Amino acid sequence: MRDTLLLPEAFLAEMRELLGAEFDQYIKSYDEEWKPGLRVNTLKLSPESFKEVFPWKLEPVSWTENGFYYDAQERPSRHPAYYAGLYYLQEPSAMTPAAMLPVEPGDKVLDVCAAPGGKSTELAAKLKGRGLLVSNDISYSRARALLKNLELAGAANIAVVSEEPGKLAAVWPEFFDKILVDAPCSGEGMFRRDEDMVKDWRERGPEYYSPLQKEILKQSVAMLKPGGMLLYSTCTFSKKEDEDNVSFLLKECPEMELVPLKTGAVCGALDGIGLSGCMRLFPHRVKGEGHFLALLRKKEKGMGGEQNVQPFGEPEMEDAPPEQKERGRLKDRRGKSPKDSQRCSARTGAKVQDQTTDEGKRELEAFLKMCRVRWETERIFIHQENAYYLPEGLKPGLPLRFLRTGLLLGELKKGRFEPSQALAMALKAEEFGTLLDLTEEDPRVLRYLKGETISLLPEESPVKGWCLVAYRGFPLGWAKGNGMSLKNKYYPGWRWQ
Ligand SMILES: C[S@@+](CC[C@H](N)C(=O)[O-])C[C@H]1O[C@@H](n2cnc3c(N)ncnc32)[C@H](O)[C@@H]1O
Repeated sequence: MRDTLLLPEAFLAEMRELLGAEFDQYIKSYDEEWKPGLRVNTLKLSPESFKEVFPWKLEPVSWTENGFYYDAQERPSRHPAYYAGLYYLQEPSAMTPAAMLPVEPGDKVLDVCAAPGGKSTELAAKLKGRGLLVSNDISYSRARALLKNLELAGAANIAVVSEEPGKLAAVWPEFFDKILVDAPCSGEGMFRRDEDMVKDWRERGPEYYSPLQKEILKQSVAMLKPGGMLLYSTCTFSKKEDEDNVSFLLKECPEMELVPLKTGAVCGALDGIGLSGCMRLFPHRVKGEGHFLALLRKKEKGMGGEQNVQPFGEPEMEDAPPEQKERGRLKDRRGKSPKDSQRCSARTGAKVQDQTTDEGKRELEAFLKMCRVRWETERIFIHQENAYYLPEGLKPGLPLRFLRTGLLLGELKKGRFEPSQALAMALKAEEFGTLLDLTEEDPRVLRYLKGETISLLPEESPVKGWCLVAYRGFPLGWAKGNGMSLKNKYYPGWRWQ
């Protein structure tokens, strides 16, 4: 009971009112141990293959197919598999929002409050490399962490932005098929795990967050296509931040309707309090922390009246939206047309189209030819010294603070092309001709991750040029061979410490 003594009286009074007879059970949950979770990155491998390769003591999180509780002594963050982007460490209840938003490959998806990327990495996995994921966070420093996590996960069809949602809405009106608003909140659902959240609550509680959340929600609705879906989530219990905001939105935006979430989809979940169809997770009822979720749909234009709103939460309810075909004409940041822009192609067989003789671009073209990937010429975009592979449907030159537009292929520097860390992570081992595949028994795997030069063994073939270094068949990064020695090209900012 030690921790509960720290809880603010106003919070306890509100919880007593919300929970009634269950209040004492909720308080008892503070004495119970919580288990950390990891979510397998299905962009890289299936949960079944993961369990085969890693015989760790894992227990499934019942509400996701790829979430597991693990024993803290396994230390999954200190394992080469983590550096290969095979999983994301995530609190189990926090796995629900991305699981409940019915994203389909090809969708245009926006994660409005995305850093550090717990939900965005799963949304990217659900897109399976198709369509577009725009991940935004108003905090630039947090957006940098978000970018790292998306790149580590091998997500290529992304844009990472740091903007206030109103600015996004001005650029992308009614553009997205699916939107996640995992809003900044007073964090009451995390009190059990993180005492600092209690301190923050005393400074900024539900009264502070509720108007901010309303504003983010309104701007997000403006970016949703008719027929599109928006999932609102918080990790707090306050009705002001949860059901009251959903009710506000339904009133303020009559084009929105609630799609009831099936509480049965999460064992122990409760219905919304005073607004049926939402979902609440409490730590005394589920094996995870506190969370709130509500799924909404924007009615199709001309459908002002009642629609048959089917509950969501069972697989057969997920109806796939039509695939997105739109592809913006390629422009560079100065607004030039594709003809003037610097494009090149690899597998498609075409030549660099802007007649440039620049050596770096020729190297880029040659490098891309070495990748067993069907690159689409019109999606390759060069800005200053960087080459990018743009996601479907993303126009360059938009007036937003981007941290990344698509997959960074690499840098064109002093007439040379250097492939990026992100490209290594986005490739599959079999997509690059020269591979050094290591296992945990090989001391070179840690030496590589620490940035050291790698020597090849006598039984290994010498390497000339670029080589993909992998752990158990999953890329870790690049090295450059000069015979039996490999110069380490692992991104210094990601090194094993
Ligand atoms: C609950 S956290 C998001 C966690 C994230 N979805 C994840 O799963 O890793 C809320 C985030 O909202 C961001 N934020 C706060 N105000 C915002 C605003 N007005 N627009 C966009 N993001 C905002 C914060 O910087 C914070 O990173």
